[in-house]
Amino acid sequence: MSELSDRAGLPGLEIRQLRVSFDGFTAVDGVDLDVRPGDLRFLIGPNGAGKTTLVDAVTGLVKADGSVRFGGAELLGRSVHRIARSGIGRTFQTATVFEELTVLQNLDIAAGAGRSVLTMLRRRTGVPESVARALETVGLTELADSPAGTLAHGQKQWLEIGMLLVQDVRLLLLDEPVAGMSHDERQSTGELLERISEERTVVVIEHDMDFMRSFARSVSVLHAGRVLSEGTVADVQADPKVQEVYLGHAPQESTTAEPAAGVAVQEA
Ligand SMILES: Nc1ncnc2c1ncn2[C@@H]1O[C@H](COP(=O)(O)OP(=O)(O)OP(=O)(O)O)[C@@H](O)[C@H]1O
Repeated sequence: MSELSDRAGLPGLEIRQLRVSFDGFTAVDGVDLDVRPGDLRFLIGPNGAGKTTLVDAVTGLVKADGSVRFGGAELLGRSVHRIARSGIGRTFQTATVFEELTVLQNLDIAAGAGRSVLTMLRRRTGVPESVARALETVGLTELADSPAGTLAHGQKQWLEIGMLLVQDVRLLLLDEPVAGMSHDERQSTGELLERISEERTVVVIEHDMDFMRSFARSVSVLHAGRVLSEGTVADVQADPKVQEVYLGHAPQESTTAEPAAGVAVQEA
């Protein structure tokens, strides 16, 4: 089977008229978003644009109106657990691993999340194949027996991504995965996301514009709860609306297709 037809068989994310309000304040204001299977989509936008709230709505953490479909199935109205069982997983800005357990134990617990207690008790000795594969993918095989608490910051994020992989998550929603990482860790994380997105759909919330430029296959820019711009990195960088939001004013004599200086700014 070709790579393309493989991808065609993967479920995509379809968001329609998504709206989230908190006590009368509309944080997500009628968002339409399509993330095709196998995409590596970056969600960018100034602080308070609604990026995290959008992901909270997709994962069932906040109540929302509209429609969120993944692989054709409607997610809105489902519980957090049912949504997770639909193959959707997320990471948060701070890694949530069990620090006192080893890397392997963390992955094994995550792999067992969908198993019954009896199956867990009957578990064979040795490392399950899905866990071995995840260790390999996230580059932690050598550290399998190290306590997660001893890992470097970047490695904890990779472990967390590995925990989603062993659950066979089909849509990964990652909240600022490279925040606080070194240059080398960012590079490794970008390459990891490229590999993962060959078989899964990946959405990354990010403020790091260099990272976005290096690894995004597509970008959506959110502003004040709405999609301001969408397309390739070059498309959104050349969009005067995006430059205005990041710079606070419209670009002067903006006839160039050069990357917008404003999008090089880390934060609005
Ligand atoms: N539980 C809540 N109650 C009230 N307001 C909220 C709540 N969660 C988020 N908001 C507000 O909704 C808006 C969008 O917040 P959100 O965290 O989604 O933005 P963001 O784009 O992820 O920002 P950042 O890049 O700073 O993380 C903000 O104005 C925020 O204050």
